[in-house]
Amino acid sequence: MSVFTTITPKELSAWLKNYALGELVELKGIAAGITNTNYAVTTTQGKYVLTLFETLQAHELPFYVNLMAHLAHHGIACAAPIANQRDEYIDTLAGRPTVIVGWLQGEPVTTPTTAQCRALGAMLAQMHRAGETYPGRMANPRGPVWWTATAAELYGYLDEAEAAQLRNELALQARYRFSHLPSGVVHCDLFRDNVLMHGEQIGGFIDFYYACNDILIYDLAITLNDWCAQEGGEIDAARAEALCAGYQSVRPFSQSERDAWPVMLRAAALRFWVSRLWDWHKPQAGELTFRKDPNVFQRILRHHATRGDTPRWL
Ligand SMILES: Nc1ncnc2c1ncn2[C@@H]1O[C@H](COP(=O)(O)OP(=O)(O)O)[C@@H](O)[C@H]1O
Ligand SMILES: N[C@@H](CCOP(=O)(O)O)C(=O)O
Repeated sequence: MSVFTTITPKELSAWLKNYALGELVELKGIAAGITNTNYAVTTTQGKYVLTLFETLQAHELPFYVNLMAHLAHHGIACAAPIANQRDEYIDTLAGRPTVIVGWLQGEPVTTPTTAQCRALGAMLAQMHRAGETYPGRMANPRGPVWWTATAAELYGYLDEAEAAQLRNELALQARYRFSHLPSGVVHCDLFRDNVLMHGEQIGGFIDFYYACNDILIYDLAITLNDWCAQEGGEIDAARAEALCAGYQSVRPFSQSERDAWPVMLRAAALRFWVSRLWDWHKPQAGELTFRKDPNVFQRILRHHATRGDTPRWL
């Protein structure tokens, strides 16, 4: 359940006077999500999502919130923040930094179709294009420095085979430098639960709180590993081809990107294998029920490793 901070209709009605959104009609907690408190808010003017941030502080939010506003302004399907009467996107409610965004149509899908993958690829590439004019900068907090340091603390919890695989993947990544590849603003967590699908259309991207500046095709690799993987870690070729074709219909890969692609798919899987191993073996207090299975990414990595260096699905 994801209402950690309770808001009453009376409190919200008073707070909404800071906005030009009409009068409150309905306030409903949203059960999905694991980090923040989310409410569906209906007013006499429309429907919105109210997010009260439970861990991020107000001073940490501008990069993400301004990015969402920038992308929405450029036609990208994503949650668009709404400014208050002081022309600020970030306000305070119940002592929490709070943002209200427009309601997006659609729901996350579990088993995407190829048409949905194609639409997703195209929207992701459009997002990368639109990000070119975004002035904010954010280093990736989950990059190679992080995964190397985190892995070092995990070996004691792993069996021999896992430890050997992890060492091998880290050594592989350490042999490559990707600073020559096109980089820009990336979502970096575009899993199925962070995309609302409205039939075959993208309802919108949500949850931009891992967004940062990094290599563009790394973002596509993260997306592919979640949207196209099957139970055993094999990648569904039809979905992967559709995703990559959609992406390349807007932003074709350069030769350097094609060359880097197989290793990038492994980097993207490694990042989430390490974060899930960490959450599994060293959960924070209160997070026990939200642990996600790290083995999914171990299997995906194994699958990529057996497929060698040929660029696939492009
Ligand atoms: N702009 C939006 N429009 C419609 N539904 C949304 C929107 N933003 C979030 N949601 C709903 O709220 C849920 C939780 O949002 P999410 O950002 O994943 O929360 P958390 O930050 O807690 O992980 C989503 O699964 C989705 O159903
Ligand atoms: N999509 C990731 C989880 C990243 O978000 P977090 O807030 O749960 O750390 C995954 O599925 O591992």
